[in-house]
Amino acid sequence: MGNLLVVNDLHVDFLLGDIKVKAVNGVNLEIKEGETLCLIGESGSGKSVLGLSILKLLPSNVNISGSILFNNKDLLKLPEKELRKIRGKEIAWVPQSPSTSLNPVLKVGYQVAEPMMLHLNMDKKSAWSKAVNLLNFFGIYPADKRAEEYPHQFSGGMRQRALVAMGTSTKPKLIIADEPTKGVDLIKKVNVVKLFEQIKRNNDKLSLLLITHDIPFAKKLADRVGVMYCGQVVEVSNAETFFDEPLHPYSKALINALPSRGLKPIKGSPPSMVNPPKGCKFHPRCEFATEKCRNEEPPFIEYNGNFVRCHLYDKR
Ligand SMILES: Nc1ncnc2c1ncn2[C@@H]1O[C@H](COP(=O)(O)OP(=O)(O)OP(=O)(O)O)[C@@H](O)[C@H]1O
Ligand code: NI
Repeated sequence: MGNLLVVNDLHVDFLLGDIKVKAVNGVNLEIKEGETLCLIGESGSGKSVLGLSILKLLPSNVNISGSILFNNKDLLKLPEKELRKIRGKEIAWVPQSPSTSLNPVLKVGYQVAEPMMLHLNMDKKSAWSKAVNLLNFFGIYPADKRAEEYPHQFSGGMRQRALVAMGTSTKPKLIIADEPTKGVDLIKKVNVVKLFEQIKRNNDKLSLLLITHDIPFAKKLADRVGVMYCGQVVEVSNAETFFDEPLHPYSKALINALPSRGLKPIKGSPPSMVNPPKGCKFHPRCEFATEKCRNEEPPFIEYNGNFVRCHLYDKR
């Protein structure tokens, strides 16, 4: 299948007085139609900022450059009016915190119905009945009664499912979910996995970008895995090979830090995004680092159908 989203040399800098935080620092990423791409990496590596850039939901003190092609249209060049037609319709965002993302004073059914009225020109009655169907599809029973309720009457899991119902109501082509398992216990996590499987079953052409710290969760859902380090995507690999044979030394370290792999901590600390290391950003923590890694930024290259930013794989 073709690419739905192509991110090219994306840079996002936060300007804080004289300081420039290079939160996204030269990202290349492609998401194919119908695929689930999980984006993993340590806290502060730029995952959320990358997700938010795709929707241009960033504060005004940022500099963005590069391109983000969605269906061949550069989202960074579209006027706000055009973007608003895409945001919430073709690209849906399922935010990190279900408790603060629903409006406490509006009925849940209305909030699920609203994007359909706004983007699909549906009248109130048909949007409401579609909303009830969606709540039912995502396991909120009895949906007709529950639609009349307010967010505080829902459990955390139900609120998340309501947000997903809302996000999928306009049949988007891409859903971006940020940390969907954050603060969710192990038992309920199974439900979140089921929820995303269900979303895919509802529409197999839909692409998912799941941002997560949670590697076991990524393993359950990913077709491909992207790894972020210090504002860069350092690897994108097929899920079949990634978890057993990750390519990048940082990916290997992440996998070895899993409890099931002996909890070997990654030595050193995450680099500064204000003054990132020269050369490969991972070189100060990498056991394979050479002189070249200390001086030259590695290119993002294809390796056996996967992609990696590491001199070890550069055979030129
Ligand atoms: N509004 C902001 N103003 C200034 N800096 C910001 C802002 N938002 C994010 N940053 C910085 O951008 C960098 C990347 O943050 P981001 O939230 O994308 O990380 P993340 O990988 O999503 O982390 P986590 O896993 O903890 O959610 C961090 O250094 C963060 O401090
Ligand atoms: Ni984040």
